[in-house]
Amino acid sequence: MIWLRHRFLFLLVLAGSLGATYLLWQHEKNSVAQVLRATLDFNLRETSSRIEQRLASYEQMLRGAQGLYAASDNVERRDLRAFVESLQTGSDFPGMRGIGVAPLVLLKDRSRHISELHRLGFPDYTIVPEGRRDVFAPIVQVEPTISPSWDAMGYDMYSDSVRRAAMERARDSGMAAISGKVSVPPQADRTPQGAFLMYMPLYQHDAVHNSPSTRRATLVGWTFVPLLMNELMASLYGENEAATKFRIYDGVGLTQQTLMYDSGHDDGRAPDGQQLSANEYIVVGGHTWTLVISAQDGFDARFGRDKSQLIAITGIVLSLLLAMLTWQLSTSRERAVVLATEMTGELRAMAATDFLTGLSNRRHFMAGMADELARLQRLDYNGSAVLMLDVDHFKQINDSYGHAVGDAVLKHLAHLMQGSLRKVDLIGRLGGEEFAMILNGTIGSAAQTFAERLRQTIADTPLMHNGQPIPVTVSIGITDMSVVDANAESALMRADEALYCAKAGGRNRVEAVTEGTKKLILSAELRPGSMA
Ligand SMILES: Nc1nc2c(ncn2[C@@H]2O[C@H](COP(=O)(O)OP(=O)(O)OP(=O)(O)O)[C@@H](O)[C@H]2O)c(=O)[nH]1
Repeated sequence: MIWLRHRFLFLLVLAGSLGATYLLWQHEKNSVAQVLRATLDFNLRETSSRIEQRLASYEQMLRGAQGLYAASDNVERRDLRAFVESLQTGSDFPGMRGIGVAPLVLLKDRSRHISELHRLGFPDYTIVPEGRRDVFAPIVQVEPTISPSWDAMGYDMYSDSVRRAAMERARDSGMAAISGKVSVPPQADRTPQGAFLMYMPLYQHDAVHNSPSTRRATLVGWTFVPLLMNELMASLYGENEAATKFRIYDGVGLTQQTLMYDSGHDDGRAPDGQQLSANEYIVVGGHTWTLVISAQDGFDARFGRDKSQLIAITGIVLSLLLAMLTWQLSTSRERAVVLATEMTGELRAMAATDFLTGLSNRRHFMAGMADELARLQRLDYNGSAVLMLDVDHFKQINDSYGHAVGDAVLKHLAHLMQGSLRKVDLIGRLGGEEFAMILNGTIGSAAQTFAERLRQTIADTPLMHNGQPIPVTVSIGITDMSVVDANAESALMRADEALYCAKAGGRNRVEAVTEGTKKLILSAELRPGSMA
């Protein structure tokens, strides 16, 4: 039950600290995810803000061109060229393919328009694509002329629905308008990395155009800039490019057809929801783009300070240590009780044992003798014999061989005596070279025979010391202890009297005395003339 309680406490502490570790680990994971999310959002906002600023600068440029045409009703080709040259478009306007002009040409004015261009030095000029339409918006000039292969002269932008939508938006609003994804130049195949145009409407010189209807009535054409998304974005993209993938879609549909720009840094991770990404819609020139940023390999390591693994390992180790410490503390009381019990047992044994021979000491022997007498009195048995045994001339042994050998003799005798007794018998060392025994349930001649055999065994078994035998003899006094004895001491005194007789009788002998008659019974070794 106690150990169950300890185990429960151990498991409780372990589970509690592991639970706390899990919460910390989870919290760290969430914190890192929040930091990564915030970093990604920040990158996205910053990029979209840069795009808006860049497009605003193009819009500003077109406003300048618009102003050029508003200032005069007779702007010549060289005027636009001079204007564009004065802008010094270069690295400041990346992605731009020049500034162009497209007049509004009605069907009835088409021939006159073509003749005019022929007269201005473009003999091959015509409006493409061919076909009968009510309104045309052919490109008549792009400055600076960048490439002869880009033969956009005469291309009717009004014939393309994507361009036309932006042009009409610009016309009606009087503001800059951006087209959807187109090909630049117009004859090129549509490429996955798109291009777009920004239009600014041109109205009649000095005309009022403060409403959609007046704007439509006074429109004379458009000035525009074709823009390549790749080049535009290359100049905008920040330093986090390598760790993120950036895409721009035309409109809100995220398809390959609407993809305008792709940064191309793709680590191959599928957009399976595990990939961290963020979207933002921006409205530029009245047109919506969807910006998508997604984290790539290395983004976590670059921007996250993920200590969750360290927390997990440290937490588990500390949890185990704490649980083990709890176990140690909770079981220490039980272990102390066990230790105390063992020590008490040892002390008890020491208190009852003679340290030299390992036999019972006097006090313990006398207690055993008293118990035996009480048992006799209770059960009314015949009795038990009490023997007292003393080493003969032990002083001489000590004096001859030394005290250590004397001790060895005492141990030797204790061993011989123990070997002769039954388990039910008692033996003890009363002190010095004096021993006592109780032969349980054995009295009279049987006890005397035992004593005589013991005396003989001792006399026949010398202690071997350094290869030499040390002969040892003992004298034994014997008496019967019975219910008539008032106490154990009286029986022991009788045995002592018998021992005295054995000593006085010459030693190495057994003398017996019985209660009542006080008659001494001589041993087999009794010489003629002794007490009878
Ligand atoms: N080595 C050793 N000697 C002990 C011990 N206890 C008592 N003695 C010695 O035992 C001797 C007993 O001597 P005595 O009382 O004269 O008896 P004895 O020499 O045996 O002579 P008798 O008993 O008359 O035969 C003394 O010299 C004690 O010092 C012990 O534990 N070890």
